[in-house]
Amino acid sequence: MTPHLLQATLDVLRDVETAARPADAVTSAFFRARRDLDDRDRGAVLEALYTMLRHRARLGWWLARQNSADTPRNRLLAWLVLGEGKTPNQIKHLWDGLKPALSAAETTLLANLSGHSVAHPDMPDSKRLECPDWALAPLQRRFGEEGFGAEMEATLIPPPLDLRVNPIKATRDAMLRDMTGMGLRPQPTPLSPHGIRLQERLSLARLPGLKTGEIEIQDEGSQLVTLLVDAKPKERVVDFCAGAGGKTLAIAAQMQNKGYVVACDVNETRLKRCAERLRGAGLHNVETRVLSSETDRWIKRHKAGFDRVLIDAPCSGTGTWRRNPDARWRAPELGLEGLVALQARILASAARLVKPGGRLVYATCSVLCEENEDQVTAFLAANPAFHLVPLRDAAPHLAGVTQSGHLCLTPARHGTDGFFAAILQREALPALGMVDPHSTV
Ligand SMILES: C[S@@+](CC[C@H](N)C(=O)[O-])C[C@H]1O[C@@H](n2cnc3c(N)ncnc32)[C@H](O)[C@@H]1O
Repeated sequence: MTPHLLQATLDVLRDVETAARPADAVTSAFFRARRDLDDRDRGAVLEALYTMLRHRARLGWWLARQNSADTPRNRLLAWLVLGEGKTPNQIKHLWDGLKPALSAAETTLLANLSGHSVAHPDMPDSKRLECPDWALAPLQRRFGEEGFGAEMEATLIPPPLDLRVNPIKATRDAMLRDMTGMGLRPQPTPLSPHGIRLQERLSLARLPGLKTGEIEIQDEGSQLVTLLVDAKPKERVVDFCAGAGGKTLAIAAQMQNKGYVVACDVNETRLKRCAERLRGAGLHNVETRVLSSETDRWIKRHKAGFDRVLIDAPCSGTGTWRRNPDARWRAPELGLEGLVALQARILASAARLVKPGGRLVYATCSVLCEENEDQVTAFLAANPAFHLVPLRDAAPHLAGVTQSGHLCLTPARHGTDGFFAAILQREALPALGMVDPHSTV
């Protein structure tokens, strides 16, 4: 890495640290302002940034041991020694010309760290596995002692790039051929029939079909959730927490651009982005609707009006940590308890939209029981008109993938982001004219 790129890495690391936004949003803004960096430079800076984000707790542990402040600058210095194995002299050379120059304290830090690597036997598991305090107990509850280590380690491995082919505009075979023709090594995803997996790191601008709406970036786990909605062409569907439309696009395409989808969210900016993406994907069976809250009056006016309702609930995002390594260090704003309460309110309210015989799919990109199984159990106890449709009945091809009645994906077990989905069906009304022979009425 050249001094110029080292400086850029430090600058972007500082931006990520100070912004209250996800790292991918911060890096996009950073590179828009840094036209001097070409594609290759950007790749190198991103690689270094994300590697350091994946080692944040471990680097912090080393800095605390040296009584050094856990700042982006110290973290970068520590990474160069512990992660890249550079000697203090090599780093001094690399730093030459960068401002401010290395201080005496920094030179001592480099000397003290020299000869060590990132791992250390005294490091507690929570640091070694990069687990934030707020999530430690719920994750151990979810995975048990052994599974916890394996799952946390899986969140530290950079994930492949998963894509979903838009069947309105392309076929998976044609896209696989195009990508192979470009010298890439695309693989069909093992579980989703629309997915393509790329292991290569590449600039997204190089990907055929992304700008033209033939493909979308979407983790295979997310694709499977949309398939569980099982929306048919003439049906009426609500995507209750549609956000920027990742799942709306897949559902609307599954419906072959027919039927009627309402994409709702309380966030207007995200819904605008959803509308733009729908246009780009050639989909016109969707209406977007901004809700004032999960109990917006629109819900009462449309109660029992939909065949399918998807709730892709706001959640802790613990399933996405391998993709967003910075996310684990932002505890849920509402706290886990507050988040669980919000999810319960959304479930109770959105369930009213489901018509008799229709289905509600409750999904999160969390792996925590509190947000998933516990939430569904509480909902079913309070709503006897709904029952769980076991995964083996709804999607027999996925039954071997996950042992429970729900879809429950994790990075270590399935090679996807962590996702949960439960299918809840509302009882159908008794057919007209059906008389109970035992009734005395
Ligand atoms: C997991 S994200 C949705 C991601 C989106 N479905 C996708 O696949 O791209 C959860 C969404 O829930 C929305 N949300 C938060 N609180 C809500 C509420 N009270 N009612 C409806 N949506 C809400 C957030 O704005 C956010 O867009």
